Amino acid sequence: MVKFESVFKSFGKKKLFQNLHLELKEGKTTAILGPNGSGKTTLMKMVLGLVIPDRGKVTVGGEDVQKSAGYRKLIGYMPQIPEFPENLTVKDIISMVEDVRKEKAIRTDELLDLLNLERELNKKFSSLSGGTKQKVGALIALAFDAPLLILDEPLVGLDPISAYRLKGFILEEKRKGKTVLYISHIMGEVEELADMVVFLTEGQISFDGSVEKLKEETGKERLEEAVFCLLS
Ligand SMILES: Nc1ncnc2c1ncn2[C@@H]1O[C@H](COP(=O)(O)OP(=O)(O)OP(=O)(O)O)[C@@H](O)[C@H]1O
Repeated sequence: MVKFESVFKSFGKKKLFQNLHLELKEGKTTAILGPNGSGKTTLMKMVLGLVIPDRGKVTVGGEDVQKSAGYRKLIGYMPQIPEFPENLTVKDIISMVEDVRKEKAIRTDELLDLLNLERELNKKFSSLSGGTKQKVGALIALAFDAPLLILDEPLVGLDPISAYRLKGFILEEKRKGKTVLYISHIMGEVEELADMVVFLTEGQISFDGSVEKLKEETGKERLEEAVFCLLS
């Protein structure tokens, strides 16, 4: 579904990715793990076409992300910190994204209910709390029923009930066969959600495989301990 072929990316003198090869399997949930600054968000942004590789190719569903924008309709993206025009209401934001995507946000009602957002619909984005802004980010990412979900730390900052409900929603999407790519630093959550793990260390892949394989290779039963082994 998503493929990185011989990807190089530097920021100034910092050579982050050098000859990165990675394939994310369709219908699987892949967690991108790694220390702060290891390149997780940059990896996601390259799939979204928000960061352009210096060399190499990124494809989504076989389409080169640099050659067309059509593939973006396949993606629902939840950033770490959602940014929308501050003076728009939540309702306006949904309409604005519908206009940009040229499609209806068909799961809006379900998500408004799930995330307890109905009362915020007519409030300006600027007036919302940090957690509520994040819920709006989740709604926008999920309401279009896209087959590929890209989620950057989706549960961080949400109250426990909302986090539990959103996690349940993501699990259901996974059961339905969606491809999910997400970043997390919470190992318990990764154990619940992920089939596959990609572990990055300064732009290098130090592990790419199933959660079971990682535990087997490190001889650890808990993912937290297995990841600690990779780091030490
Ligand atoms: N636009 C940019 N300009 C310069 N350097 C950048 C830019 N974006 C990322 N970097 C650098 O690339 C490296 C990887 O950053 P990235 O945000 O991808 O890491 P991350 O693994 O997502 O980190 P975190 O866990 O802290 O969110 C860091 O050293 C960062 O400073």
